[in-house]
Amino acid sequence: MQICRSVEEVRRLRPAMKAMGFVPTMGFLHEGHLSLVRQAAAENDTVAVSIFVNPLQFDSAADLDHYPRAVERDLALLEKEGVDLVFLPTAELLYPPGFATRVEVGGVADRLEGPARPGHFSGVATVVAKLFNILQPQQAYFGRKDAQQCAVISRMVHDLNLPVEVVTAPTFRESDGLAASSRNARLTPAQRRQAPALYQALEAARQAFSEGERNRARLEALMTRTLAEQLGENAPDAEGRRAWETDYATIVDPDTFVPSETLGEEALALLAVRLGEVRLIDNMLLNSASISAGRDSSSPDY
Ligand SMILES: Nc1ncnc2c1ncn2[C@@H]1O[C@H](COP(=O)(O)OP(=O)(O)OP(=O)(O)O)[C@@H](O)[C@H]1O
Ligand SMILES: CC(C)(CO)[C@@H](O)C(=O)[O-]
Ligand code: BAL
Repeated sequence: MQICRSVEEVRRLRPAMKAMGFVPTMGFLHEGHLSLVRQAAAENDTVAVSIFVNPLQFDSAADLDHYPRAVERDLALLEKEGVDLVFLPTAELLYPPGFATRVEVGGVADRLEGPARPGHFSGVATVVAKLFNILQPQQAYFGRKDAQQCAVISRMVHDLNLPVEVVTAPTFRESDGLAASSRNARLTPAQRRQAPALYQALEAARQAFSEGERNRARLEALMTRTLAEQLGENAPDAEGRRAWETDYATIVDPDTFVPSETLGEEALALLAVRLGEVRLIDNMLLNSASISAGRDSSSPDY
């Protein structure tokens, strides 16, 4: 496994590597990331992974500071997966003094996570465009846990004619339904026990949708109610902070991320919930064929 810390090293090695599947990550790898790596390996001659906690996409200094990191452990996991190349840039390498360019995606990036995390999608699009240019993969893999990110990257690739195919992969879930996420490591044991509430709320919406419910307000209310039931008591603490807050619990059109007035045969349920200082997101595709089964990556999630 080649570990590259400079653009020059990648440029030197890349010509000898055949069709490449690329998995961009922020590290602290879990089974969700590894499922993307395995899919990339199955579908390409070579696999590259980047590990970079991208400061440009964090709107909160505390979130950036507390983002979990474990590079040596990550490298051992990737070695075991047979990854060919790992790109490990620093912020100084990708954003040297004088760096002044941003990729701004409109439309889908202006909704939900866009206003909730100002500058986030611009930071994601900018770093992903740079990583694509450096690694020049044929295919790039993104997890549908970050459904809106998948849509933003696909928009950018299409709009800028970038020569890469975006592949989206199902959400890997823990056995209790919680979507694997690096930020889960920051949950207290009590919050970790509560966290499957997101999955249960999505599952409630999927069940109702599969039974014919097409009223958006009722589906959203069902998710909100399920969250409250599962997360329980929400009295403010001495500092006035609540134990949990729902940022959004909504149903949108899966292509545009606009809340659909009338729901057809397919819709996307999305949640963002704060448990203490940790903000979790999750989503589930609702369609008329959806059945209430499966918590693993084989379930028909978005
Ligand atoms: N549970 C999961 N299943 C499938 N893909 C995932 C999962 N979690 C993350 N990914 C994907 O892995 C890639 C890298 O994500 P990232 O390094 O931000 O991890 P993360 O677990 O999403 O961390 P966090 O959400 O805490 O930032 C993204 O494409 C992301 O969608
Ligand atoms: C795609 C990505 C690696 C860009 O920093 C990040 O947003 C992530 O890990 O999902
Ligand atoms: N997994 C999405 C990257 C982020 O939350 O910043």
